[in-house]
Amino acid sequence: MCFACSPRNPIGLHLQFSLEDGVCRTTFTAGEVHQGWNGCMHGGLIATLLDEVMAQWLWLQGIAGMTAEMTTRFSRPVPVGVPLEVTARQTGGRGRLFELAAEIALPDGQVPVHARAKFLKV
Ligand SMILES: CCCCCCCCCCCCCC(=O)SCCNC(=O)CCNC(=O)[C@H](O)C(C)(C)COP(=O)(O)OP(=O)(O)OC[C@H]1O[C@@H](n2cnc3c(N)ncnc32)[C@H](O)[C@@H]1OP(=O)(O)O
Repeated sequence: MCFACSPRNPIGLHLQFSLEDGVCRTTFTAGEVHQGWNGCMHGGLIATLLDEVMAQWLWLQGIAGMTAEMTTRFSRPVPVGVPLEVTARQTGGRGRLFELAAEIALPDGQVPVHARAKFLKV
């Protein structure tokens, strides 16, 4: 029962994903229960959104991949209570290794956080 995407996980994020033109996409609005400190989303949960959208870029194409490496750049705090657009795309790879990038965009287009990761097909 995936914490990020299972509709049955009672404490999960219940994310839903689409894949179009090589971009995987989801939206999420953090609430008070997702805060790290007042008004700002917890960094671990931000990383969860980014990790999952990249994993789903693979999964929606029938590829089961696990995160082997991930770096996250937290440039600005992510506010709670606003709809976030989370996207991922492929940047490279060879064989079982997939290199992906993901970002979170605010409604005004600012990108407070982005990530790069390597996934291995399992
Ligand atoms: C069983 C479960 C089913 C899962 C379904 C998934 C559904 C989706 C779930 C999504 C959930 C959301 C996502 C999550 O949160 S996934 C949860 C977080 N991630 C994990 O728990 C992963 C833990 N790690 C592992 O299980 C293994 O290490 C994996 C599976 C990743 C690889 O172990 P495996 O034994 O398979 O491979 P290998 O070690 O022989 O390496 C093979 C080759 O790759 C090269 N290499 C390795 N790492 C790196 C690197 N960082 N940069 C560059 N290269 C790298 C390596 O040098 C070698 O190259 P070569 O020597 O052949 O040239």
